[in-house]
Amino acid sequence: MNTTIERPFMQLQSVRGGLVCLKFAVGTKCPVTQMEEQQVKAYREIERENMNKLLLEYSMICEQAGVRAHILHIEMECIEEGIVELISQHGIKKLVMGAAADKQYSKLVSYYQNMMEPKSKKAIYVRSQALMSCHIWFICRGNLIHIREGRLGVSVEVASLIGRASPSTENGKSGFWRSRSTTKLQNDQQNLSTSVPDFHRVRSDAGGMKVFALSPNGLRGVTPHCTLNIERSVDRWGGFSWRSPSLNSPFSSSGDMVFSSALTATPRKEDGLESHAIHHSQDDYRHTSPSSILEGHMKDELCDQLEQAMAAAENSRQEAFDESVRRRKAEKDAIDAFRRAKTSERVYTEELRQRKETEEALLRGREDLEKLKQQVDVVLDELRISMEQRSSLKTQIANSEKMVQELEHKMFSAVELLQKYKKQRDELHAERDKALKVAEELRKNQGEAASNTIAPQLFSDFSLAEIEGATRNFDNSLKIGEGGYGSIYKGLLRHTEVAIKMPHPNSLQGPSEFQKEVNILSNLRHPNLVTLIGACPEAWILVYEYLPNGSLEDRLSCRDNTPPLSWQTRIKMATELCSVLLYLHYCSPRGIVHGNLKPANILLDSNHVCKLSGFGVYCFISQDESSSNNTIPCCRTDPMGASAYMDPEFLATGELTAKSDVYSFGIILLQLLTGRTALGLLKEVQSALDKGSLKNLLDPTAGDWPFVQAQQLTHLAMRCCDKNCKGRPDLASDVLRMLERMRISCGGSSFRLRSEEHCQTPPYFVCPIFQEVMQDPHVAADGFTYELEAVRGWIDSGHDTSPMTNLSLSHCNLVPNHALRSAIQEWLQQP
Ligand SMILES: Nc1ncnc2c1ncn2[C@@H]1O[C@H](COP(=O)(O)OP(=O)(O)OP(=O)(O)O)[C@@H](O)[C@H]1O
Repeated sequence: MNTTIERPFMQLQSVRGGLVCLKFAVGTKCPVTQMEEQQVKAYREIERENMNKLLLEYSMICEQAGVRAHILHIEMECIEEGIVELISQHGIKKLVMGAAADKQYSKLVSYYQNMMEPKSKKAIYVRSQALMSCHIWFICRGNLIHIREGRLGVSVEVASLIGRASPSTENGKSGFWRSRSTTKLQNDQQNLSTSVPDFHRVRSDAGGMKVFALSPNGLRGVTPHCTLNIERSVDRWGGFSWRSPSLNSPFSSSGDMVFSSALTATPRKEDGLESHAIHHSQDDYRHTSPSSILEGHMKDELCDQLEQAMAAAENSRQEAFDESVRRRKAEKDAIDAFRRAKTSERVYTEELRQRKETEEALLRGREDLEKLKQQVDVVLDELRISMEQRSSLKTQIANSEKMVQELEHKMFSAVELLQKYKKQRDELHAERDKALKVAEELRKNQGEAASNTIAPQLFSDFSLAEIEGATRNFDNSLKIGEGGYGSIYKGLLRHTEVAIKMPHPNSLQGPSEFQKEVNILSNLRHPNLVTLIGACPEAWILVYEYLPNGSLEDRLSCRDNTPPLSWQTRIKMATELCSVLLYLHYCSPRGIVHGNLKPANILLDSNHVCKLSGFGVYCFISQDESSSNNTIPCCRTDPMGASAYMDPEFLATGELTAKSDVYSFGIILLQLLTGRTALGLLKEVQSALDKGSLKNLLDPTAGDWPFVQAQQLTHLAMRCCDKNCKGRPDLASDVLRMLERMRISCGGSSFRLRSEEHCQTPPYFVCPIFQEVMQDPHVAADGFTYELEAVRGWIDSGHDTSPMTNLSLSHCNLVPNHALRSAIQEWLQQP
């Protein structure tokens, strides 16, 4: 079964003694591997159906012939084994089967006219293997050629009973074989009819098997010629070739089956079929007895009836066959339709898939197109913007070209003007040179005149005798101070109180310091600069104006039990000191760095106006330096010993700058605020600021410091003491401005008078707050007249009391004192 499709075979079997066995093998073998499983199944189903139909037809034939038949079927690999198995299983006692293929028999019929032995291998096999209880008749083309006796013990030599069938009819039907009993056979009929009933021949083209079905009841008396023809048409289906059964006519040339009475066949011609064997039999009948003839006639009648019944059955079968053919055709059409449907379904599925792919591709294409559209829109926008920019640029270019032309025109005009100006400049240069020459001559003349007239007025040379006389020969009781340069004596020189500075006897610096002091102080005049009245060159003695309040150092330490300086006076002193430093730094033609700023060199007049002295180590600032914020060192000099007032950068580099004075000024400010010595003061203040204990550090002897101002002043001082000179504030823009504001707020004035002027001023011209001549006098609620700026600052700083009476002011209105103002103006205009 693995390699071939087994052809079905059929059996008609009667039970209980007599047996009719019809075996049928169909078709050719075909490898299963060449067929699909579905095809195999379909083939089998169709084959089984056909087999059942055929068996049913046989059964009907048997039925009509009065033979009771039962259908059994078996499927096995080998036909002959199947037959033997059936014989064994069902105890078949009688069997008719083919002995050789029709083809073989046809070819050898001339030689085997009297063939007595089975030629078919299946027949031989069955003969040898079947149970011996089974009696077997072997036939070939309607001829009984051999009998294997069973237990019946009947062995009949059967001659060829019938002759040749007629040739094929025009509708393809083959001739049929009609069995006839020979005379001998006739003689043996009685014996045979009891043991071997009528037989039918069944033939298969492909299988070459012929099996005679034997009626268990015998068919004696039954008209022979009951034929059944099954034609198999070969059709190709699914690579397998087979022939479907057909029931066209009782006889066919191939695959036909003849069901006839074996021993009682009558010599008649039916359906165009004839056989010489029949005539031969008729001849034989002539030699029979009358009773036999009568019996034969009865049988013929029965046969006719049987034939009629068979014809009716044949028609039914024909109709069934036609129906089967139509059904087959319909099935085939259905299968074809199914295949076409399958094919169409596959094509449809494929087309669906392709359509889906196409739609997806189309969708992607649309998306790409959409993106492209967006990109195109973006590009178009950019292009539009670019076009607009291009247009704008074109306009700008046009305007620029126009401007260029105008500028070129202007440039040409300017060039012409420049040439004109150059010419004028050259002319002016020439005139300037002439003027300079004249000025030089005039200067020379003026210098000579000045040396003869002005110098004695500003700077006096004193003889040593005069100096000794003024100091009573340097009387120690007149000595008022001691410095690095020498001793300072108070003296009366030419009816004027003076301070005489006598250098140390062995001082090496004496001559140079003497010359420096003379050079500076003889050419400078400032209210806060000590006045050098004269000098005694022969003894390097310097004569200064006498300042009765000594130095700031003495006053801060309250030397000789002098009263402490008030915080207002200290702010005023800081302002004055800042002012004179600025004066020095911005001196023309070259600025001056004091270089030795300390409280000992700050002298105080009778009104505690600061007078800066001690110019022994000053130096000049170069012009470049003065114009670049005084940060470039003006000179290099060796520091003469470390001092708390000295700029650490100067100590490190030896470069003295204006910022060095700012550092020293910062230390002095801290001393004014705290009243403490300079050494370590910077750290102390910084620590107090960090701790927030500045208040405790302020000098309490100065009075009640306005803490906000004191704090501001402290921070200002700390900035002045920055280690990095670039971090120190500018005196003009930062320090002096703040100090001036503080001075005003605490009752000072920026309008300063020299002390001598102050002394000669009518007291009612002097502002009680500023202690200076008023410029814009105003009357306050207490009835006193003040400088407007001073009293406004007083009130704005939160005071609501009179600066003079300390009583409360009824109001803050200020009334201009026009009469006093006019008087002051008149007084000031006096020569
Ligand atoms: N014109 C003056 N009027 C009153 N006292 C003065 C005068 N000049 C100096 N003195 C007193 O003399 C002291 C020493 O003066 P000064 O510091 O100028 O001397 P010095 O020798 O120049 O010192 P140094 O060179 O260290 O500055 C001063 O502290 C001051 O008390």
